[in-house]
Amino acid sequence: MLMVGLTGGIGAGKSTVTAVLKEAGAVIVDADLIAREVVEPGSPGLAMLVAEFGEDILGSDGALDRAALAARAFVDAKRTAALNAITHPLIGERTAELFGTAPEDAIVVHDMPLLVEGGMTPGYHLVIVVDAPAEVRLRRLVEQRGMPEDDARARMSRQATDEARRAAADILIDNSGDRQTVVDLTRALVEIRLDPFEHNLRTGTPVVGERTVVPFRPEWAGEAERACARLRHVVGGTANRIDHVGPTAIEGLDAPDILDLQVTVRDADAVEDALHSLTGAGYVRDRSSDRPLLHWCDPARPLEVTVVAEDDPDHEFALLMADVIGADPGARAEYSEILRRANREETREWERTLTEASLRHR
Ligand SMILES: CC(C)(COP(=O)(O)OP(=O)(O)OC[C@H]1O[C@@H](n2cnc3c(N)ncnc32)[C@H](O)[C@@H]1O)[C@@H](O)C(=O)NCCC(=O)NCCS
Ligand SMILES: Nc1ncnc2c1ncn2[C@@H]1O[C@H](COP(=O)(O)OP(=O)(O)OP(=O)(O)O)[C@@H](O)[C@H]1O
Repeated sequence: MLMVGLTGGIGAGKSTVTAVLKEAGAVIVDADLIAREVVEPGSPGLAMLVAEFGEDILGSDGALDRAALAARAFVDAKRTAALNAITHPLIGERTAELFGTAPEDAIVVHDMPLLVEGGMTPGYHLVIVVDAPAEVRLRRLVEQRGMPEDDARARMSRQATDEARRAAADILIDNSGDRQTVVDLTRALVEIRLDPFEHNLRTGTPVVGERTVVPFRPEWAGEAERACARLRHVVGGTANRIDHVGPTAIEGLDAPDILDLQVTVRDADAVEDALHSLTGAGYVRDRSSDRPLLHWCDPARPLEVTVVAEDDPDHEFALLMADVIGADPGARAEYSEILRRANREETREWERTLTEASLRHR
């Protein structure tokens, strides 16, 4: 099952994107819908809300008056936190139930406004953020959805910043243009990334990146950060540290578009534990390598993950390499050259020799 988290600020266009994903066959888990379900008349959720916010949040029919609750809950951060403390655990339980019923070959899209706020992003194989400038969102909410402007602004101020959401995005869908553009973008996304990713994950097919050198990409750091957070989610406390290492970790260096990540664990037993967790989560072991190396299945993001014990010298070399080469212009140029022409084993040998020599000079 491919688990996709879909988020965006209020009014960004999540429902618009979700509708296209649903049409393409994805299973949608809609957080706003679940939020309604858990406070239906007669539910414990509704009783807790009344105890916290008063009888005035009920309509004459005994159901939740949503506008009345919104007017009380979004006035300040403390009131919003009280609303979240009641609703979010109930929403979480129901969400887990729904994920549990999805078929193994499904692409499950969790449409969730507060994904970044809740620190949940590493739990998904991919995070899609639908993005549009705050003023555009505000205009759409007021003009097309008839939402009072004050209410829309109050909710925005209770949500993550645009920068925080963008930093969490593996895929950023720009919805500042017309509707057709976002529909086309979403359809293309299913075809080129979601469908093949789901297939690879289900069939254990690794994505092995091209070793051709490409110009340095500033996005590598953020992509590696998200990949490390995902690995951490899988291996938990088994890892002492997880680092972005290798050529793409060197600022400004042209390199093959493959992120090297190193999971450092205590000892040989922990290496086995980590490998077990990683393969269970869909990382694919590369048996052609002499060390514990795994590949990921995202067609658009080749990763090479090594698992090392902290007393293994390779662990320290990998950590030092970026500093040693990054600080020495001669070594950088030589490294670029090596990456362009040498095979992987030769490159590793060169990295090791250089790092060892630098260590001796300290
Ligand atoms: C306060 C309520 C009753 C207002 O209902 P209303 O029908 O006006 O809005 P609806 O639920 O459709 O939400 C619309 C949008 O408001 C924003 N929003 C809703 N709740 C929150 C919140 N707690 N914090 C920040 N933004 C929120 C989201 O962008 C959401 O997509 C309702 O939003 C609610 O119960 N919120 C608490 C549950 C929650 O956090 N839901 C959001 C995702 S889990
Ligand atoms: N590209 C677009 N051009 C014009 N209007 C749009 C576009 N995308 C979405 N809208 C409209 O803007 C409003 C907000 O979009 P939508 O409901 O998809 O956002 P959302 O992120 O799901 O909102 P919420 O945070 O409330 O769940 C809707 O009325 C929708 O029809």
